[in-house]
Amino acid sequence: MSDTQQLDQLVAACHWIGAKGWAPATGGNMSVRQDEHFCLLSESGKDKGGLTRDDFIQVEIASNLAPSGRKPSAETALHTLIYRLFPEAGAVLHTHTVNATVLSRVEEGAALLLYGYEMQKSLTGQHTHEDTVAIPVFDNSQDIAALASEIEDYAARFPLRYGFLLRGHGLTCWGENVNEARRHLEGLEFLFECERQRRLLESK
Ligand SMILES: CSC[C@@H](O)[C@@H](O)C(=O)COP(=O)(O)O
Ligand SMILES: [Zn+2]
Repeated sequence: MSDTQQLDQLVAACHWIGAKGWAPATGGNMSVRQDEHFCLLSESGKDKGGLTRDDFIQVEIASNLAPSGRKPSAETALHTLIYRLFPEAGAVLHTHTVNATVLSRVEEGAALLLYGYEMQKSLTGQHTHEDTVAIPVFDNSQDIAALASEIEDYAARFPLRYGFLLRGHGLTCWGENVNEARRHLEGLEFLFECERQRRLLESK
């Protein structure tokens, strides 16, 4: 698929995310890989539900630098980390949903454990509700370089698949292309909603 087609799919995904209310008030950021060395990342501070092709900025994956001099997302280093860690990753979506924000605060452990849900199979490679999907939760930080380094250390020691949560902040997830990243986002968000409801009901 050409760069333009991938970017058009990403723009459509951004509009879908916006319509779902998953990137309120300029929250969230999105990117697609161009090749081994470069990705296209959303410009910082924009309403992500209304992005057009021109709102994506080329960024060098190794350096986080934008040759154009324009300002990509404040969370650029988290996108480029995923592209460096996973050569097969082709798109990264970061959203600020209520479920991800609340659950990541309520969860006191280092990971949100999802099990017992048929919808786990929306995640590539998951074949049964009887397995456990672990989505790590990292404490939020405004020091994105430090956060990226913490996540890189984690990935060197533990499996990291589908996405991670930042506590009180949101979800970053990925896939081999925009469609897969979108499916992972929708699947995880559904699972987060179920988990939030389950915990609420079981606490009564
Ligand atoms: C509404 S402020 C949210 C930002 O601090 C950040 O978390 C975010 O997701 C968007 O930052 P951006 O620089 O526009 O990509
Ligand atoms: Zn964010």
